[in-house]
Amino acid sequence: MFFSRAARQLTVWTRNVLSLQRPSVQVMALRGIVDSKSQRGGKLQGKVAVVTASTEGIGFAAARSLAQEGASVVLSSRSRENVERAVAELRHENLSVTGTTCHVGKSEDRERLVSMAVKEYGGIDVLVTNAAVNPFFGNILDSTEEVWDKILDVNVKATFLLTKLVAPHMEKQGGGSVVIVSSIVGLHPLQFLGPYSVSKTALLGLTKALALELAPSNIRVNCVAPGLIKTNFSGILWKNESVKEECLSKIIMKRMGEPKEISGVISFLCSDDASYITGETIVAAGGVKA
Ligand SMILES: NC(=O)c1ccc[n+]([C@@H]2O[C@H](COP(=O)([O-])OP(=O)(O)OC[C@H]3O[C@@H](n4cnc5c(N)ncnc54)[C@H](O)[C@@H]3O)[C@@H](O)[C@H]2O)c1
Repeated sequence: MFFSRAARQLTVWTRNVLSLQRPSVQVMALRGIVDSKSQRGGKLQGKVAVVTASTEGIGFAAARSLAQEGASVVLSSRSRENVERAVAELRHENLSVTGTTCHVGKSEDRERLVSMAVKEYGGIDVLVTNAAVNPFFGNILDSTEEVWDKILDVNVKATFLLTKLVAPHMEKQGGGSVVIVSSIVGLHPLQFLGPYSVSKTALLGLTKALALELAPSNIRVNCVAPGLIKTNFSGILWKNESVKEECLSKIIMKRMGEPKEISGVISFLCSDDASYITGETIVAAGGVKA
């Protein structure tokens, strides 16, 4: 096991040093243009992370945080153009990232994502399942079977199937960490977001069920439940002033969160600082009023 981990780290190191797109960290440090965190080596140095839906919003912030902590990160989203833009932006910050397209509901896409991480970086230590859809806003009794199928397929089933695909790779190298992105509405369903809220509640249960089964393989599974975070996805809740005011009235801190306020929680859960935490959900929602 020691040798396979050492070989993986050597692969990642060699890839970084030989990369023609960016100078090595050592060269950057000599030029004095590497931030102090990179020079120190972060909490995820030598780790390999896969993040779904990571070209914008919380997923992009998570990819950046994990990479800033020293991980090599595989980004993904459904759009090739978005993947290329996000990868270029993070490489410009001298972070170790690559990317591929991945519609999490398609098995061939999930397999491509996992095999890219293994081929490029030699294994997988961290999985962040972040992709989600919400095609419906209205009374739950008006939602159709089609809506439920889509929401459960992408938000819940794909999360499970991707974790199932990644777990053997984590096992092979002695363990890993999975972080599932749920939502505050999984704990407190929001009116007009019924099916989406229920899918996020299912993820709280999935976290516990997976944690139980994967603990013997030294794989921790945790969940983060963000509150109202300023992204395109949540636009329906903050682009209209009166809807925004109504949402803020339920938040103790009286403001929306930023994606990086969630990505910090995600990197913490992935790191050894959280080595005794599994099956838990961390709520990061600015304080929910009773
Ligand atoms: N923004 C918020 O207020 C908030 C609050 C709680 C939870 N969340 C959760 O955070 C996560 C990220 O959302 P965000 O707010 O950063 O918005 P976002 O729009 O950046 O992220 C959602 C992403 O999921 C992607 N996606 C949708 N279907 C997909 C599929 N089949 N395959 C791959 N990608 C797919 C979208 O392209 C989009 O990029 C989601 O799971 C969301 O439910 C967001």
